[in-house]
Amino acid sequence: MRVGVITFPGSLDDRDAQRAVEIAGGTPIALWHADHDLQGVDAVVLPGGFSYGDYLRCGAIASRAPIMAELKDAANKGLPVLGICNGFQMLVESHLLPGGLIRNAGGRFVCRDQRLRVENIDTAWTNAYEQDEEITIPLKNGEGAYIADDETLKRIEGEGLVAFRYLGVNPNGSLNDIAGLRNERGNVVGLMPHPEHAVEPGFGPDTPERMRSGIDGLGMFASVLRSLAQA
Ligand SMILES: NC(=O)CC[C@H](N)C(=O)O
Repeated sequence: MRVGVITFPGSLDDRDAQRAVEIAGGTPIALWHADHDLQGVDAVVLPGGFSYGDYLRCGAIASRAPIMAELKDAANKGLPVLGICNGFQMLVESHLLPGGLIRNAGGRFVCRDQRLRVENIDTAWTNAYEQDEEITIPLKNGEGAYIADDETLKRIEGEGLVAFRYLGVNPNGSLNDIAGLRNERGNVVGLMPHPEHAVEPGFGPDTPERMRSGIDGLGMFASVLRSLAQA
């Protein structure tokens, strides 16, 4: 399966996302923001980083990059898309996911190992997890506070669109401890923490109680390969 990873000026985690795809058993394809070509990939990852220097709002300019026109079209037709951190910011700025992301409540960049609960496994990117599974993966961002108006928040909760929720600590003041969302169809998922940094034993955060030290993020990349194989 060919999984595209789009690089923007200022992307940081595109190489790690490609590596995560490879470790999960997929073929990573490097895509470029200024192209109008998704090269026929089976899925796309929007990686973390500081696209366009985080000017205006994180992800705001990237959401208007040339390749995003094709990506929005393809996502609306069912292409699996995962947005990680800056990629999640691009997804909300593109209106592929509802709500918005603003400065962390404390006003500071936060970097920590973060516990999460997988709230919805009915998506292309979470089906390899157990329902309500607890995972620990790195978090590192400055604009991670999830916001939405009351009506949108009610709809998100009512329709089960929360994919991940913060456990233990809410690191940024996100409403309802929301760490990540899915769209109605389940092909588009975005989250602030970074699964691509927790795919190799010994490198991700330690979770010795479950004997899976450091690879809690791998399930997202395994999920998309599994759902593509079943499609
Ligand atoms: N790790 C990231 O992708 C960071 C995203 C964005 N630049 C922020 O600080 O919020």
